[in-house]
Amino acid sequence: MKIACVQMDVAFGEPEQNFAKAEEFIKEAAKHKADTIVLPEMWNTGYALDQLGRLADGNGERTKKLLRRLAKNLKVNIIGGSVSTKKEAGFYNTMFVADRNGDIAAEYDKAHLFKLMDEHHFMNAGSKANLFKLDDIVCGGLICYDLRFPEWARLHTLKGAKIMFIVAEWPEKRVDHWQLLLQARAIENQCYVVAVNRVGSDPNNEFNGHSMVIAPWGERLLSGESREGIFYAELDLDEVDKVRKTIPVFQDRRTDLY
Ligand SMILES: O=C(O)CCC(=O)C(=O)O
Repeated sequence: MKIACVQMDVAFGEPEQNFAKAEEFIKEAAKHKADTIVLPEMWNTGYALDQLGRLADGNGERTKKLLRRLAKNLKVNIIGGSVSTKKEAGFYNTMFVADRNGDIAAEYDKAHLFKLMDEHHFMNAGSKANLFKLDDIVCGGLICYDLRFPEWARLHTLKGAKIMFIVAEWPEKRVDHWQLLLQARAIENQCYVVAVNRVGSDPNNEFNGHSMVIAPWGERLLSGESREGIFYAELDLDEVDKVRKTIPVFQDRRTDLY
């Protein structure tokens, strides 16, 4: 599976600009024959939390329409990063996934809200896991701060996920945590980790990308750059089974102890 990580800058509180840019990036990645294209967190509005009443996508309709159209026309899978949505109970940080048929394969509301960025004052937390299939491969999807909760990733790999997609607006000042935690999640879960972070800045933070793709044995297949652009990596899904056979962590878990 060829992955395209769309490491985009997000215009703060400017959904029109961001929708147009995301569409261009998706089209460009499709031209490069990507199978699965991944956007960052909250790419429609950024963390313009006090403007969500005006800016958040009503039930995600605009986002779903865009992702479905592009996925179907270009025959690609799209992990739609996440967008701010307005649903009946309030605002959410929501990931939509569209598959090559143009169907919505997943809708996930971020489960762990990030207090350091006041997210909990404005958003509601989701309470469902995020498992979906792309090209017959079981995948999981997490959003930013979710990465700090190993049990949450583990729950997804215990249910069969071989690729964990993690989308973020992870600030530059903690990018060392980002890199280490991503590598740990890949090694401990013996799965691919595909992680996309934004670049640029908002009124409170600088973001320097460092999107990463990590193999189940822990090798960094993609790492590092801090410029805006699309970065590609190839996944060989047989690697997941090979690594899980070599060190059978999933069989050796002491479920009688924990
Ligand atoms: O955990 C972190 O350091 C960053 C989390 C974050 O920025 C977010 O969840 O939006």
